[in-house]
Amino acid sequence: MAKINFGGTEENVVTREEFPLKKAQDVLKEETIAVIGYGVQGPGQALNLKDNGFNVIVGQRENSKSWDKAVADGWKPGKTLFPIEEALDKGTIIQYLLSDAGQIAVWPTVEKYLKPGKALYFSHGFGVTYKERTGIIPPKDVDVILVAPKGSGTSLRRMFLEGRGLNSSYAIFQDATGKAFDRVVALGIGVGSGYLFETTFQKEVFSDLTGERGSLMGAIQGIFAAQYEVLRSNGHSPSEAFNETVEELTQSLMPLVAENGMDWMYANCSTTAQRGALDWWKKFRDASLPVFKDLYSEVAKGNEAQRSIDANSQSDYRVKLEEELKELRESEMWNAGAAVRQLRPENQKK
Ligand SMILES: NC(=O)C1=CN([C@@H]2O[C@H](COP(=O)(O)OP(=O)(O)OC[C@H]3O[C@@H](n4cnc5c(N)ncnc54)[C@H](O)[C@@H]3O)[C@@H](O)[C@H]2O)C=CC1
Ligand SMILES: CC(=O)[C@](C)(O)C(=O)O
Ligand SMILES: [Mg+2]
Ligand SMILES: [Mg+2]
Repeated sequence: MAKINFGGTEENVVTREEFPLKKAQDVLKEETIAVIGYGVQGPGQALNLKDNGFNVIVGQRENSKSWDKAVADGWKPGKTLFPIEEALDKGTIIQYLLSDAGQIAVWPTVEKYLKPGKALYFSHGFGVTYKERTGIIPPKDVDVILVAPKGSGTSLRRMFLEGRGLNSSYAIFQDATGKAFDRVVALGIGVGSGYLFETTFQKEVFSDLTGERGSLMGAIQGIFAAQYEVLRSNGHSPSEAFNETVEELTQSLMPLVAENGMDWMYANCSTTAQRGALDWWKKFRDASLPVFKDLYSEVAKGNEAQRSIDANSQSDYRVKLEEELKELRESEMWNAGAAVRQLRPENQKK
């Protein structure tokens, strides 16, 4: 394990150099990895593991869209694709990748198949951390481990196919066999992680719920919407408002941030822009800080987890989510966005 200095703090990380794929294959050569659930993370992790040469099977509800998707992706019913119970029975490592609410419903079934020495793997600290709300309390004689890719399962797969890797965190909640570390790191490398950084189940879920509600998804849409509204109410066209709020950010400026940091992006903009951005970012920080504090506290109290359990345990949760996504899609800003995307030269040539 390497100690890497992240801005002054030393942290444990595992890279592909020190834990090569060959070693991961060796650690897991006797194991059957059962990926339970084939939604977003399921396909990304299962396909990457398979292409990396591991012994993987998929467990999914029959007669479901996800079952059909698994078949379309090349999983063979009765050979590498099974109903959930059968896969749970065959797996020595259970990768529990149902939705977080789905994990609560299916837990009594999973529990039955957690024979001593097996490993129970999560990609989120949710179920175990909020155990009073989820009822997910693993038996003492199994390893309980986590690899949480820091991004969508869709990106995990795409980046793997491009020869890149999405970073993941890893954690050990319970080491019953003495092999938990090797197992978790081997799985992390196997699913296609770029590098792995150490965390705990609780830290993972608190930071993840904050991030997705905050700057990764919730806050970013909030800031976009506010700026777009101000531009529109001052007479700017949708085209101008969208370009100046979203398109320029995703197409021109964020790739520069990804490449070499914020100061690099700033340095590649005009000195006029630099002066203004350097003055204004602190005002935005100060304005949003109380909201972020409130958000973290709601997460830590478990209120955010409860809200998501309550909403996503309803039988029509998908329909309801889709209705709200549709509202977003059909807002003027994102309708303008669709037109802007269409006009990108790469989308013009047929
Ligand atoms: N979506 C993502 O890219 C990421 C997800 N995660 C975590 O990975 C885990 C899996 O998440 P997703 O792939 O987003 O899940 P998802 O929402 O796509 O659902 C996965 C599967 O669960 C099944 N399912 C849901 N409720 C069920 C029930 N009651 N009985 C049986 N099957 C049921 C669905 O059919 C689906 O195939 C979660 O813990 C999530 O927090 C972590 C990082 C990113
Ligand atoms: C993609 C990811 O890591 C998220 C946003 O935390 C999630 O999908 O839960
Ligand atoms: Mg998340
Ligand atoms: Mg996440």
